[in-house]
Amino acid sequence: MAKIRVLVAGFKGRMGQTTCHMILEHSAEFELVGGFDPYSDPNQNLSQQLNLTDGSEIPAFSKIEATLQAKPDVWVDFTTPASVQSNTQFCLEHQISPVIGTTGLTASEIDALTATAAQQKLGGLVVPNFALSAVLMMKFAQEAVKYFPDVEIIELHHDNKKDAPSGTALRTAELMAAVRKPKQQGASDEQETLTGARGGNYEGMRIHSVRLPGLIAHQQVQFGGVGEGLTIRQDSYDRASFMTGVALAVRKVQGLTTLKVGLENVL
Ligand SMILES: NC(=O)C1=CN([C@@H]2O[C@H](COP(=O)(O)OP(=O)(O)OC[C@H]3O[C@@H](n4cnc5c(N)ncnc54)[C@H](OP(=O)(O)O)[C@@H]3O)[C@@H](O)[C@H]2O)C=CC1
Ligand SMILES: O=C(O)C1=N[C@H](C(=O)O)C[C@H](O)C1
Repeated sequence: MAKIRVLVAGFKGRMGQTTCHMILEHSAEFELVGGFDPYSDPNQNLSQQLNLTDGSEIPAFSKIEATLQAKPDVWVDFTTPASVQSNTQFCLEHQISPVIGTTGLTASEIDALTATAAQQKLGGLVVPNFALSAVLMMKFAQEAVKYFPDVEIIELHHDNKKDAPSGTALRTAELMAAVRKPKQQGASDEQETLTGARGGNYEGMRIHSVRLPGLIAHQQVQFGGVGEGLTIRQDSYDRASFMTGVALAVRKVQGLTTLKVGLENVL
């Protein structure tokens, strides 16, 4: 069977580098055909920039149109919230199946990309979190909120993370809001004496973002009832935790016929 030709956007970043190594480790089924990063060193190919010592000369592209030379089947995106929408649009317009890990796509951007995917008759995946434990945490939280509508999300990440709250926290809130009895939490006359103390407000549920060195990616969904509580906790201790999910998405995305949100669509 032909190998799946994979291009990694954001290849110099934390997730991009981890993904490139994972693709290379799966050489029986995947081929790393290039990397994209507008700020990559124009004098060095991807193999040099990732310090690969296998003698390979995989190209690095700094202009998005140039990536077409690599003829990728699948585009894995770990870039920035500012670039993810246009990168995904580019993939769809050029029949490259997108696997989007980058956070920051708004609901209306996802709707527009879904329409483009339909026009192009191409599927794709937008995955807020590739860790299986995170997928389960979101599923369990959606179940629990039917019985415990009082809930707060505490997400904890490394201190280089650019966006807050995390994409995972927003997706968890969105999934819970779809089944939760509408409710504003806390006392009706509560007042913040320090701005932001009560966190962000997503349809009445509060989201708190912690940023500390030493952390990778963690989330606690904490429910309260009368005289009882339930906490669902998920931890990624290493970026390796995301790679089984990324590999699965790369393997399955070309079989999708529409743009889907969530790894659960290919599990
Ligand atoms: N879905 C999931 O399971 C996960 C998602 N993420 C998400 O992935 C994204 C990346 O995270 P992380 O790797 O930690 O971040 P990094 O900052 O380490 O990496 C992002 C990379 O993208 C590069 N870049 C900037 N602009 C562009 C562009 N226009 N096109 C292509 N590349 C660009 C950056 O280059 P430069 O530094 O030169 O600006 C950088 O090398 C974030 O949105 C994060 O939330 C992270 C972990 C798991
Ligand atoms: O930036 C990160 O690190 C992560 N980003 C994603 C998010 O915002 O949810 C996924 C995971 O939490 C790691």
